[in-house]
Amino acid sequence: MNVSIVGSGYVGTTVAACLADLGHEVVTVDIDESVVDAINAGDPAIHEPGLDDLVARHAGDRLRATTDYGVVPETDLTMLALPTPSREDGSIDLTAMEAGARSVGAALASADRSNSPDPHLVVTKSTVIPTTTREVLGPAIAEAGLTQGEDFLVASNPEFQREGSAVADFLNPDKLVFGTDDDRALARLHDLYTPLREAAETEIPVVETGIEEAEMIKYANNAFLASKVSLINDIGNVCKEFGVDAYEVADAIGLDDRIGERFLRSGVGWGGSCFPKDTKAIVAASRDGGYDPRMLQAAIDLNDAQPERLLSLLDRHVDVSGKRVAVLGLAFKPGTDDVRESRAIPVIEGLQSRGAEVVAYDPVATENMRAHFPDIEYTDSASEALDGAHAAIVVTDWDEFAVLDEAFDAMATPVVVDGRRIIERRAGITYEGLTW
Ligand SMILES: NC(=O)c1ccc[n+]([C@@H]2O[C@H](COP(=O)([O-])OP(=O)(O)OC[C@H]3O[C@@H](n4cnc5c(N)ncnc54)[C@H](O)[C@@H]3O)[C@@H](O)[C@H]2O)c1
Ligand SMILES: O=c1ccn([C@@H]2O[C@H](COP(=O)(O)OP(=O)(O)O[C@H]3O[C@H](CO)[C@@H](O)[C@H](O)[C@H]3O)[C@@H](O)[C@H]2O)c(=O)[nH]1
Repeated sequence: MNVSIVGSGYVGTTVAACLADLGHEVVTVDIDESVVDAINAGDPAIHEPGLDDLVARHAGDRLRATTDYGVVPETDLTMLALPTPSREDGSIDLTAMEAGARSVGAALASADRSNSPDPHLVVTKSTVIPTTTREVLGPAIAEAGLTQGEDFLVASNPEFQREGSAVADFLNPDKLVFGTDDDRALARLHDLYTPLREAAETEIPVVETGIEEAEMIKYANNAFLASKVSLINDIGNVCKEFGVDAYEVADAIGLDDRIGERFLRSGVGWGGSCFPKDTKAIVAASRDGGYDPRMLQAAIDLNDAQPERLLSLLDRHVDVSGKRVAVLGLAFKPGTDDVRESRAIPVIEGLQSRGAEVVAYDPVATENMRAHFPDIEYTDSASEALDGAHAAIVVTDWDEFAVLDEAFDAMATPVVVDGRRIIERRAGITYEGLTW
């Protein structure tokens, strides 16, 4: 199939490269010239395991990038993979989605589609509040003089990939969700994913559902996972009060398959481009409709409080005012250079408000964090950050931190406060785990 993907960020680029690898002809459209140039040069601008290889293999052949929406009508299907950030009040900001939808509509309206047997299909890949696709994006596409249902169709096909394993997740999803009430749209979504389903090692369940249900499934998925982590963090904080190791507790309760062993790693909380904004957006939308989702709000509140709880453990051991404190890990999780809503941000802010001199290290996310904190010191290794520090705070569970050992001996005072249970306790280190 010929596929166009509007928005070439973390999702758009991954989906485009994977679909090209599966044999489709894919073109991505982005307003950012540097993103387009990077893809065409075979070197994507984002750090995602396996993505470089796929883009290098297919760029200039089955994978192209452009700033020109004029390519849209030449394709069988367009995916919108545009950002849906939070507004100040937590609600979803649809500015980019509406702009993209309008541009798609204008491109479709100005093309001669007399030879195209079916209406063009526009698929929402981005995470949007239920009713957005049908009631906001459809009308935005139609503004160019088109009729939804006749000149174009809309559908929802939410994405569940995680950063740090996006390629593997896209190629081996635990489900595909096709939200549409139009048989032509449904058939085209099946065509799009047939190569993926044929290549997969196991049978991939396909959920055929309505557009709004598909939109809501995405929020429910993220809300549930974020709340699961907040709940284990709550339990972990209780464990810490009793001197109980929350990881032993989690391992045991995870054996109950009604609970499940995954997403039970307690610590400094969830960050990233999705959980924080999606939980806030669905809470805001629900309140707008008159229902206050109290469990979700509690999950958010607990997550917001966890970095300060980590710092309060540090306060027990060191007054950091005027002292060098190492922050190990800046990415919101290992395997990515993304620092959006990383827990490192409130941790660094908290250290600065205590008057600490922050020295930070991350294997890949330093440049992205510089935009938030241009004035702190960044080092090229964890050992350099630890050298002479009065305390170390671990924020991201990068594997390389697990093998740090002698580096702690170069600290001025070897106080280690671990937000991710990645450092081994040992003699000679004053160690505090957040929930263990
Ligand atoms: N990041 C993830 O792992 C992930 C996973 C699942 C779902 N999602 C959802 O997917 C959507 C996209 O997320 P992302 O992380 O890929 O975003 P991103 O910010 O990484 O990328 C968005 C891209 O869209 C481009 N863009 C903005 N306005 C444009 C316009 N009018 N026309 C063309 N291009 C435009 C930007 O230049 C950027 O390259 C969001 O709704 C997000 O919630 C993200
Ligand atoms: O047991 C756990 C698991 C995760 N986290 C934290 O939770 C955050 C999110 O992690 P993860 O879900 O692995 O990464 P994301 O890339 O944010 O992926 C989530 O958000 C995406 C965007 O919507 C969805 O597509 C994915 O399915 C969903 O897992 C990170 O800060 C993790 O450190 C924990 O603290 N403990």
